[in-house]
Amino acid sequence: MTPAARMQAAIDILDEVVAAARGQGAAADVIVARYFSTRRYAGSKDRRAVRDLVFAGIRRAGEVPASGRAAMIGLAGDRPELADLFNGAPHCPAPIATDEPVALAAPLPAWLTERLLPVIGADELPALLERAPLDLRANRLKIGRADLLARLPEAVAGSLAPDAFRLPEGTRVEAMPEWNQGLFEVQDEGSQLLAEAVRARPGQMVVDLCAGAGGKTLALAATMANEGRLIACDVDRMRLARLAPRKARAGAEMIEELLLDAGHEDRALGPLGGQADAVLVDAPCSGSGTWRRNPEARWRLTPERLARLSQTQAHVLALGAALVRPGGRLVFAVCSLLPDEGADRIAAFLADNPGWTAEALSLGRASGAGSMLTPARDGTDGFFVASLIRA
Ligand SMILES: C[S@@+](CC[C@H](N)C(=O)[O-])C[C@H]1O[C@@H](n2cnc3c(N)ncnc32)[C@H](O)[C@@H]1O
Repeated sequence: MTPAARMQAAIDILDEVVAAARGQGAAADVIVARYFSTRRYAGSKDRRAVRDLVFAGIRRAGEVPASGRAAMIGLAGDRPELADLFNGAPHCPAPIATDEPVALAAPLPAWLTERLLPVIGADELPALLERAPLDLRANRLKIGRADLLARLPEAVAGSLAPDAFRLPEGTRVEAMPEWNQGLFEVQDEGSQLLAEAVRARPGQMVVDLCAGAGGKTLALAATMANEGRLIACDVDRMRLARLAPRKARAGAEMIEELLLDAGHEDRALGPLGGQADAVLVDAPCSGSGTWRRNPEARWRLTPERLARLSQTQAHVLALGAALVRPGGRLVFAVCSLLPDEGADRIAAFLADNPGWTAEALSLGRASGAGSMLTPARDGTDGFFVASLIRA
């Protein structure tokens, strides 16, 4: 493909990404993969170049652009060499007219900037969209970090979480024998810190209420040395089913899966009421802390969707609280920096539940009764986490 044909491909893909963002359709990654699955003539260099253009266009436009072309014309304004590609040749973009719509450059949609600025500085916004590093967690159940790093010359130890390390971007992790042997997991260092915040110990009874495919459950099993009871719950059968092969690979046999019936979670959770030493509620959220992985997600979020998520968060927080024994710990986490989903949620919980107190956490910086990690300051995805102790 010529550079101009790659630009046209990026415009076509972005048109689909924009339509998907408006209609809650597929993620940009999926759209890119689908586009190339029917265009076998495109080589790996073409695919990489087109993908880079698509994601540069997505990252640059804070608001949903009028079209893929408007996004790319905006990008060409910043990078003049791209403007020459609008040359009108066959299968290439038409020359740019003076009165065409141009996407404005901004990190985020205005309404989200307004909600975030009370909690993070404007200087931190661009990092929300920068490419995420490849962070991993040594699986203590099988190997210590130092021994694993001795086998991986390109790995660099993380500075925040005890088992964290980083590999060069683009490393094909799943082709590595160490991955197949379950010696490590791919996991953001911030996620690792959240699992550490649960302070799960061998022999305890711990519930991971919103376990999904078990990323944090596996980290909890490692801190518990596979001893005690660790129950991974979720209402999503497909996600929870993905935990079984992961736990087998990691050697985390202690994990029990418990599928919940949405709206009737009490049926399965009832017998566990008031018994857990610790409960992790890794609640469904906007994912605003992970926009660096899927930057078009910021175009999809609406105030209405955020309000619905806040309700779900209140619901799962109440479910989790009911499981904690007196003196036990409830850790609430979201991969979001929006106060609606973090500090405000916990303030509301503490106001409604006088028998609970927030415990200080030694990570990130304070945010209301909890703590916050950000890509700019901590090099992690963005997270809010609070640790609550039941009287
Ligand atoms: C942020 S994700 C969890 C990610 C997971 N903990 C990890 O580390 O990979 C939130 C999960 O909450 C689940 N969820 C939503 N409503 C729930 C409910 N009422 N009870 C339990 N889980 C729920 C979703 O299905 C989703 O898997």
